[in-house]
Amino acid sequence: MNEGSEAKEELRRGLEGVLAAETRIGYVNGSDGKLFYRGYEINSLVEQSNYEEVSYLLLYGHLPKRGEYEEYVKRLREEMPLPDEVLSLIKNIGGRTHPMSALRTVISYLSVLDSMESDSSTKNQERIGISLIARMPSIVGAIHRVYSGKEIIKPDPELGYASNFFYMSTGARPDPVESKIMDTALIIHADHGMNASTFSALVTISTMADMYSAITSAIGTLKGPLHGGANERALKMIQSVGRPENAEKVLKVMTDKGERVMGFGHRVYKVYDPRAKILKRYAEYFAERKGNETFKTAQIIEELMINKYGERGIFPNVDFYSGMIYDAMGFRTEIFTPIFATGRISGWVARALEYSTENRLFRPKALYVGEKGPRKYIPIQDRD
Ligand SMILES: CC(=O)SCCNC(=O)CCNC(=O)[C@H](O)C(C)(C)COP(=O)(O)OP(=O)(O)OC[C@H]1O[C@@H](n2cnc3c(N)ncnc32)[C@H](O)[C@@H]1OP(=O)(O)O
Ligand SMILES: O=C([O-])CC(=O)C(=O)O
Repeated sequence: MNEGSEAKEELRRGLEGVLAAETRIGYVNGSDGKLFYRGYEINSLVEQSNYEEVSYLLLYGHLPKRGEYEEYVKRLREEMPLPDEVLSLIKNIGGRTHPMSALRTVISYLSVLDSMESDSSTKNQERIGISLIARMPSIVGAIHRVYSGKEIIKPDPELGYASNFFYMSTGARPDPVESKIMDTALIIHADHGMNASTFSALVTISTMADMYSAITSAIGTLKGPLHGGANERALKMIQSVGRPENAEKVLKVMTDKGERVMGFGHRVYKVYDPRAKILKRYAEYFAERKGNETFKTAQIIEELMINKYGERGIFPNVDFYSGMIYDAMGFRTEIFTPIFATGRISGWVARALEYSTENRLFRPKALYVGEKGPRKYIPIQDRD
């Protein structure tokens, strides 16, 4: 039985394969393992662009001309510093909760400081969206510092978006390679079709709620281990395997128990995730430089998983190698998913704005499989 209708309709668990909106922002080709933003393939953006430009591209549909670029970067730079109330909130939260919960709380709190919060005009939603894009690195950086028992660092106006994020998080200015890797990580996380957190943002914006609420919903959704939360768990899993020669035995125990191996599998990609390919190269770079065994262990896990599940379309996803890179650059494990959110903020905002211009309330139906009724109401004193 369906809500509102008895008609036989197909139930699509997890909305798998359901087309829920039109978009011009990005395209995931799951069978060939390719990802495009506004028609540009991700590899070409990683090689030639930077996060600020990609953010503009996602929002406005074209690569910015010099003047547009400079204006956008100036706006981000001006909005990057955090109000004192926000810094106090981050300090008050301290290390008491997971950084993703802290991030969700801080984004929600920003609305308290904005008297225009509830104006749902496109212009105002865009204003809020850009201010959130600008502030994300400062917020996540500050959360990382406080969570690690360190002083918060203010943004350096001389640094670009990714380098500033690295600096505010780790306390060190990145070398050119670290800066490139940070920028790449943010670019490849910036957008990804109708993923769960983006969908969550769209559901919220479709009610004509404000951009703060949409991004708060998205962050709450990204946190889960089946989505962005897998990056933290993937590295923990690799570390718990330890030496490469342990991998086979540990994986067998996990898969025999039916446990999911974090960082593998994807609803859309049935081949190697193109983002994981890019990240794997950087993980290897750090492994060669720092000489640790984690990368070797990860490679063995990848090999074993592909041998076992490759035919079923299960390959490493973006969350498998990212943690290793963040770890090598000095980020704590608990901040890996907030780093994902720092990249994804541009995609969330762009897609929420796009959806709201041709808005239709999201409201699917559930197939009712409960008691048919009508049941007779029994007063509490007569129930046994
Ligand atoms: C940024 C991102 O969000 S990328 C995804 C990050 N998440 C993870 O890495 C968590 C681990 N991966 C998974 O749980 C899944 O692959 C998902 C949820 C990401 C996508 O999977 P879905 O398309 O929904 O497939 P579903 O969950 O139905 O799994 C299909 C089958 O593959 C198996 N499978 C899928 N992923 C894995 C995995 N990582 N390890 C072991 N088995 C897996 C399932 O057990 C299931 O097997 P069954 O048919 O025998 O029951
Ligand atoms: O597309 C998805 O379902 C998950 C994903 O890879 C992402 O959000 O980056």
